[in-house]
Amino acid sequence: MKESKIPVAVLGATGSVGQRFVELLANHPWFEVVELCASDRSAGKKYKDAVNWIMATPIPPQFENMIVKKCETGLMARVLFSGLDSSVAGDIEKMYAEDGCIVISNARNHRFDKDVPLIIPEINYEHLELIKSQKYKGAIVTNPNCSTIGMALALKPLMDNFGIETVNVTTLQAISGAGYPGLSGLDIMDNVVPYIGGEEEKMETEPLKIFGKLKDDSIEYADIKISAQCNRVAVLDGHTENIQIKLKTKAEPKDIIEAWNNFRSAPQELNLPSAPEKPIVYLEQANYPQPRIHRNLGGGMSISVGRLRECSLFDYKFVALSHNTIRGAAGGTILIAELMKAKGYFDEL
Ligand SMILES: NC(=O)C1=CN([C@@H]2O[C@H](COP(=O)(O)OP(=O)(O)OC[C@H]3O[C@@H](n4cnc5c(N)ncnc54)[C@H](OP(=O)(O)O)[C@@H]3O)[C@@H](O)[C@H]2O)C=CC1
Ligand SMILES: N[C@@H](CC(=O)OP(=O)(O)O)C(=O)O
Repeated sequence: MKESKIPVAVLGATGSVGQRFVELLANHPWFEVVELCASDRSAGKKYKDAVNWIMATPIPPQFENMIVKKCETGLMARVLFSGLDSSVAGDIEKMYAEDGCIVISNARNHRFDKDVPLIIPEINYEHLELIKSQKYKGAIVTNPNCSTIGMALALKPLMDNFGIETVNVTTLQAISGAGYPGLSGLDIMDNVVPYIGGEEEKMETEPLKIFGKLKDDSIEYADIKISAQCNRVAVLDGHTENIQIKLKTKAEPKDIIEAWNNFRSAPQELNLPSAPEKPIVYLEQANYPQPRIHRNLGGGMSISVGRLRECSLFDYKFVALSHNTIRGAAGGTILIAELMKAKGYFDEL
């Protein structure tokens, strides 16, 4: 008999990350969206009337007339994807976890709670065990910051093979990262804004938890020094990152490229529906990667890397690119849910 799909809900379904969830989950083989939730401004309306749809594909027909719900307890779904605004995500996600739901969130609010895992499925899936020490009836699991995800994926194979001492990164981040309506056209057209509130701090601290070791019921943070400078640029989707690294052991460029190209992890081994065949794609052409051309590699779930060269200050420098609302947000979060299902975390729902 065909196994039935797991009913799920999207919190913040009208936002830019929420819309990405709706788009990516529309034909998901394991999950079925049965509820769309947002603020009181949207609740009670048909989804098509509440949302200002900004995806490139039309609203999936099954959601057009679905009535948007308030973020209140009593949902049918027990697995919730959160794209809530961070001004409200903290309390709402906690309310649902206390009510017995498993909340997988894009918002920053709970990322540094001691018992909340901060997961990139290819890097630290074993941290999911932390949820067993949570006091909630359900659980909260978080997805890292979008810029952090691209950088951490690029660093992972280098960390495993050569060790990393220091990282210096300068980002060129897409406008979609600021949500909708986000920045005014007058601010971003013909311009670069050299400040994204809180972003540099997140890039400097989140990787320490992600690359940390699970010890008993907490994470022992990794010992890497990271310095970040973050800029908003006039690109729609796709965060570009210029990264410099100092390694712990010597490596030749070909060893580094081989480590990137050969990198595979649990999502690939488990053949999860959203897992890209290659999480990291190295591009040889000197003027690659570029957001408009490469952000959708692997359905937006692969990161692309290029321009590896020696650095006179560090050991090497290179460029990494990732889709900020797919791998960096909704897609990354869906991959966490797939991994949780495959590893049995949803068995008792
Ligand atoms: N954009 C990106 O690339 C990334 C974003 N994130 C995080 O994901 C989250 C969403 O970001 P984004 O989609 O860009 O933001 P948007 O501003 O586009 O969307 C916010 C969503 O939150 C809902 N909301 C706001 N206030 C309330 C409330 N009081 N009660 C219930 N729902 C509410 C909105 O509903 P309504 O329409 O009804 O107001 C909307 O659905 C944020 O926490 C952000 O930091 C994470 C990684 C990347
Ligand atoms: N700050 C990110 C998006 C974001 O909302 O990040 P976070 O989930 O860490 O708050 C960007 O501007 O591109």
